[in-house]
Amino acid sequence: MDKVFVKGLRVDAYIGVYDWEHEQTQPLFLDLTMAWDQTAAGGSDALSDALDYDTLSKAVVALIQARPRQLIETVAAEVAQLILTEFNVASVTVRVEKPQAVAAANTVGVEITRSRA
Ligand SMILES: Nc1nc2c(c(=O)[nH]1)N=C([C@H](O)[C@@H](O)CO)CN2
Repeated sequence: MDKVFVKGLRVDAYIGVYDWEHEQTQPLFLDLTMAWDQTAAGGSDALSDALDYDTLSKAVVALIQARPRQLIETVAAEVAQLILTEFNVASVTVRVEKPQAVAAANTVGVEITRSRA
């Protein structure tokens, strides 16, 4: 299956379980990979046939910044659900990295793959 992807999408968010994390934003970095048949867009050269990664990225940022969350698992699950339902995508992989979470690590994170029922 063809894919559309967004890599390293930065979202400054209130995210975490500890009190200090509720008082300041931290950066999250998202990689999004969507199954999307490119046949129509590749033939028509029309954005209306493509999965618009710009609109999708803005919707993901707005969702994450709409309210604080404790776990990056929740972010991943809600982002996957948004992409499946609002963008007519059959399958999506969402990776969420929280690089400031563990001082001794370059980054930590979660990755999930979800498909429309
Ligand atoms: N699996 C997870 N473990 C932890 C999370 C998380 O979101 N998922 N969050 C924290 C804290 O918020 C941490 O990031 C603060 O440094 C701890 N473990």
